[in-house]
Amino acid sequence: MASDSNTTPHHALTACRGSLLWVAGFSLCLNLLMLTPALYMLQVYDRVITTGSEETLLMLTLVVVFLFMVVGGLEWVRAGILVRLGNRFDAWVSEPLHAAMFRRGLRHAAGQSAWPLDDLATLRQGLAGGGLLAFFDVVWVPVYLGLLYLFDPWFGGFASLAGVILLALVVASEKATRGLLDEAGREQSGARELAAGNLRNAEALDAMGMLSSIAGRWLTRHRGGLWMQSRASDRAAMLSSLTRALRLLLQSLILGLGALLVLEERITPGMMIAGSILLGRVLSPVDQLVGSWRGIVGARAAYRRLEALFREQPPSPPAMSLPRPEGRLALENVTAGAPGGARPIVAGIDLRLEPGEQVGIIGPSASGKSTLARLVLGVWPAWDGCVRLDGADIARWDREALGPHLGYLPQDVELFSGTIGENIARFATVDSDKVIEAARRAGVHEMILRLPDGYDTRIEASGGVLSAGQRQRIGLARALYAKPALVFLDEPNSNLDHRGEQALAHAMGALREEGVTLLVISHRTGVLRGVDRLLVLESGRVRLFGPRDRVLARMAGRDSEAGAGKVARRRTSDSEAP
Ligand SMILES: Nc1ncnc2c1ncn2[C@@H]1O[C@H](COP(=O)(O)OP(=O)(O)OP(=O)(O)O)[C@@H](O)[C@H]1O
Repeated sequence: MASDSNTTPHHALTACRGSLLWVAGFSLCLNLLMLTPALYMLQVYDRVITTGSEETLLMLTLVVVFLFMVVGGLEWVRAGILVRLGNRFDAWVSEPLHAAMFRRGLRHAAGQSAWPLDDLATLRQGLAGGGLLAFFDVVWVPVYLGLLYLFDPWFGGFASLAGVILLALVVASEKATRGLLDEAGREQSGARELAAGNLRNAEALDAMGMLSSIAGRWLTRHRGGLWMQSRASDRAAMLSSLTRALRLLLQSLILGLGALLVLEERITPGMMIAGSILLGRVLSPVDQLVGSWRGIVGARAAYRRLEALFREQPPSPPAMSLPRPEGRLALENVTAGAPGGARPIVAGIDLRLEPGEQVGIIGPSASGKSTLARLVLGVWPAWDGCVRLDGADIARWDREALGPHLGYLPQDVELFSGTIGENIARFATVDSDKVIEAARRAGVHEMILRLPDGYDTRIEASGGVLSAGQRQRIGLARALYAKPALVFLDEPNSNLDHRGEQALAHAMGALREEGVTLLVISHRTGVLRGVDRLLVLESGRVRLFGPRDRVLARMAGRDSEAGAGKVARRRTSDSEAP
């Protein structure tokens, strides 16, 4: 069972058609066997009672007992196939779905939610549940109807009418609940995301006494979703009770109709009883459909959402496999913004870095420094121009193959659930030597050894046992793991103490010796002491770029000019003052 990145739910269903055919086959046998009670009644009333033969009754009863044992066995096997069908479907879809979710998260700031996994669970349950069986059973309704018509056209007509009425109720149920259920689903998943965000920021909320007001926002959405869900459930329950009562009534009425036909000598008493049983078989799939309608509608909506997700986030075309880069970086007149965004964040960026060069990036807040990092690392695509690593367009590299050659320390360091060793090794197979080497280069080895379980200390996604500075230093070790060719550090010293800063300066020195290209964003000048060149960004454009000292001198000159300008303006205004 191999899923590839192109496997959509539709493809997975097609791949599972073998199992679906088996379920259809079992359903065929079961539906044929379900004629047993009707045939038994027919024989008992019309043969046993009229002849008084006890042996016939015994034989018929033994046959019926055997057939019902077969029914039990077939139902059991069919249920097992359905469970495996759900699992098979999941196995096909889960991996490409996880990748599509990821692509969505990268491309849309608002797309970082795990609803597709909920949808996958809904769909899997829909496949393994009774809703699917109802569809297989519905196919057999015409056979039962045909038999009823053979008994007597009045019988067949009555059963057809009953089927149509119940079907109309199913349609009404669908219409009455679909909109509400969709809306309820959206509200509830919104409420879940809100709660997850609140939990992530629990300390800040508690510290600033924001818990009750933020809980109020969550409650409004949660209750809104619940209210819509309840309204949909009320309507569905009303229609489903009506359907059940109607079905029982119709089964009694057909006995009355049968009695009338017996009195008119159009059918035998056996046919009268068998007819009632057959009507039950006609109506039961409809009843089943009503019962599982919510699940069916939910599964269908989940299927459509997942198909849309795969359509919106197609896998990237297979990329070139290139040799290990040396770290030559070129940004050729690059303009870019957030994926899906309307306005560019950086524009006309043009710079070239040789392997081993170190560049410091400075600029006011929101000038586009972190955006530049995302571009250089190929996380966000360039809207215009091109980002090249060793001459190759970074967008064309295979992400999995390129990753080990890049080191990235984001501004908000996220560590993942697992051990410190696993985090440094980027969750690939842990190579202890490489992990320790990366930790040493980041100057964090001693600090890790002092932790309760050293490299095996478990951390949770939020960081758990670690302080912000420790997280940042372990993040640096992760960025340096396995000697990448290009490293981008986004404010690597924002949480560091003096020793941490020293370790960082040491790591930068080691990177220079190894010929690793380094870009480092920082608001603090200490870390920029060792860089070769400085790039000053302002409003998404390069204001200054050149050797560090010259840029610093130009900036100092500008500042003093600006300062002198201010003084001159003040003097002028002073002199203009009355
Ligand atoms: N995911 C995003 N979606 C839309 N806009 C974004 C996104 N990330 C950043 N921006 C916008 O891009 C602009 C530049 O942000 P960026 O994070 O690149 O700035 P920065 O120079 O790194 O700022 P800081 O020094 O405060 O970290 C900001 O106006 C920000 O609102």
